[in-house]
Amino acid sequence: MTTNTVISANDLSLTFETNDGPVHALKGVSLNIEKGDFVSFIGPSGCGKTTFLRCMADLEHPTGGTITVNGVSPQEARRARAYGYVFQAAGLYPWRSIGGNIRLPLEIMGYSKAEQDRRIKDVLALVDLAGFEQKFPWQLSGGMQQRASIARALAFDADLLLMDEPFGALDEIVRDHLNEQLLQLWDSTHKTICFVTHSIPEAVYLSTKIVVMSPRPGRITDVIESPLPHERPLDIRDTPEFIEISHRVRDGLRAGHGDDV
Ligand SMILES: Nc1ncnc2c1ncn2[C@@H]1O[C@H](COP(=O)(O)OP(=O)(O)OP(=O)(O)O)[C@@H](O)[C@H]1O
Repeated sequence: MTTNTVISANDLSLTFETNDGPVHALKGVSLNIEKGDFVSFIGPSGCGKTTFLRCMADLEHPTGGTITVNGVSPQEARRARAYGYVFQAAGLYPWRSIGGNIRLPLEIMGYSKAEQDRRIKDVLALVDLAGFEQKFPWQLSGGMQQRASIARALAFDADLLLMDEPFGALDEIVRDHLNEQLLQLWDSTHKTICFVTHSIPEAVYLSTKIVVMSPRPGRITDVIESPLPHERPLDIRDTPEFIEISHRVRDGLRAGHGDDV
């Protein structure tokens, strides 16, 4: 662990006690994430991707091992508003405008009206939604709504962005576009991003580090440091390097899946 380490998980485990017996959502997970990393978590349903993200966010409490966020406990990090969280569904309040949705957490946190206005303007520009402040969620496409929810997560300017399958429900063209925009945003803001996905091309396109997970119990089976350059046009996906990393991810997923594939 260095001064640049944002997430440090050490032998992390989380077992849910259910009526059907214990569910080992995470077992023996160790991982360091450094400042400015773009880390994707990929693995079959139930391998603990969301649970791991929720541990970082202090929304779940590990039953074994340790995890720190910016060198402190997840609880302290949450209180210091160390992260923004983007969920699979945009989750915007339909009765509030886009600006009103972004404003809500800022109001709760006690920012002045002028500061709220400034931040709303800034984050809408960052996600390419300048001018949409007065619109209501239903007036926006699915991709635009998801961008608005990213803007909301960016509004308090946390260095860490936790994204749980944010583009999973969108069609491929929209998703490609949002992937490009997200990379630009990451490049211009230097944030650390943890990103859950089921898509191999999405993971390989976006990440500096790809974490492959497997279920029963949820554990890490491979961590791939991407050799791809920082600058990534969409057609990088046709290059031999890209295809080679994709194969390695696929092999990792197969290995973790046993005979299920
Ligand atoms: N609150 C809970 N109580 C009991 N079991 C839970 C709870 N939350 C998650 N689980 C179980 O823990 C395991 C890991 O779930 P998790 O949602 O982290 O997986 P995931 O990899 O994110 O799955 P998906 O890709 O489907 O979102 C699953 O078996 C799930 O059913």
